[in-house]
Amino acid sequence: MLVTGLEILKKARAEGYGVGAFNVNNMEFLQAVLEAAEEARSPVMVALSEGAMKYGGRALTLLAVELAKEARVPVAVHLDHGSSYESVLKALRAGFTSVMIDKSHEDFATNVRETRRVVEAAHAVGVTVEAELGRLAGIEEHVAVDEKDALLTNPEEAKRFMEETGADYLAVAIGTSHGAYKGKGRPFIDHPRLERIAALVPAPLVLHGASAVPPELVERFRAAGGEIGEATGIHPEDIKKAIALGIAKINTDTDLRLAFTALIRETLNKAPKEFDPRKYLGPAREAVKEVVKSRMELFGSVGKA
Ligand SMILES: O=C(COP(=O)(O)O)N(O)CCCOP(=O)(O)O
Ligand SMILES: [Zn+2]
Repeated sequence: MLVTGLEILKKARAEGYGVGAFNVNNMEFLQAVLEAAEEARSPVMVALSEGAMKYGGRALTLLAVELAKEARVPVAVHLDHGSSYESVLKALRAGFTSVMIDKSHEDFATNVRETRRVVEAAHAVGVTVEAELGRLAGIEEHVAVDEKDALLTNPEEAKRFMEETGADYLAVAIGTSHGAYKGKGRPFIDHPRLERIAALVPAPLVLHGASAVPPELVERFRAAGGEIGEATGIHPEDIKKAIALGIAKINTDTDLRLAFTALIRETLNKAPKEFDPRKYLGPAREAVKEVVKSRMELFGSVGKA
């Protein structure tokens, strides 16, 4: 069933588990995410970035909202990294039930003003809002405190930000970053900072840039002919610890992309004569579904629907 992001995330934070927000860019990703959620009896957030909305258009947004309505588990359809008020309005018009306004690159006052404006519009139509404070950036552990403060989310600022904006959940910067390289070795995650934020902010907290980039998946991608430089993700234990400290929404995109692409390469390498898309998109879809299921296991959302 189609529900708001807050309906899913409030329960998750209260009960101490995480819910995956999985980025989808086509029908196969959407099917994989929803099938995994139903088989795992897990709530789920289907996330579309502005790039996904541009790439898939109504074929994707309509499908996401309609399939979410028919799903046998709670599903929120979420705009990921909305960059403007206008972009959020498009997602609201498409029937999304959760929207992110990302003004984390602006100064505090501008972020508050712009986020507040989106909150008023979204709440007027029963949709809940994710905002962001702090800059996503991989941080080496020995980095000076003032440099971390300039980038990572400041706990006291986060409290004020949520009170002044009325946002429903908050994306925090604690050392993660988007993409397949998140820092040397085991990327540093500032759990003490997260603990201080969670003590001041009762709202569900969000972790972007949370893909694990598993070495076995990276190797499979390379073995199938993919080229990727140094690749490191967030350690599963660091995700579990973050969930225990108040993270309720965990974004995963890179792991899904790696799995999908590795399987397409593998299938085409094995069958150079193949030109039926179902023969290579199908196995790729299955690979994404397995990644989604393993992430739900890690987050503790299995059986929580
Ligand atoms: O937090 C994440 C993904 O984190 P990950 O890279 O660790 O999977 N996201 O918000 C995904 C952002 C995807 O944007 P685009 O479609 O423009 O490439
Ligand atoms: Zn993100």
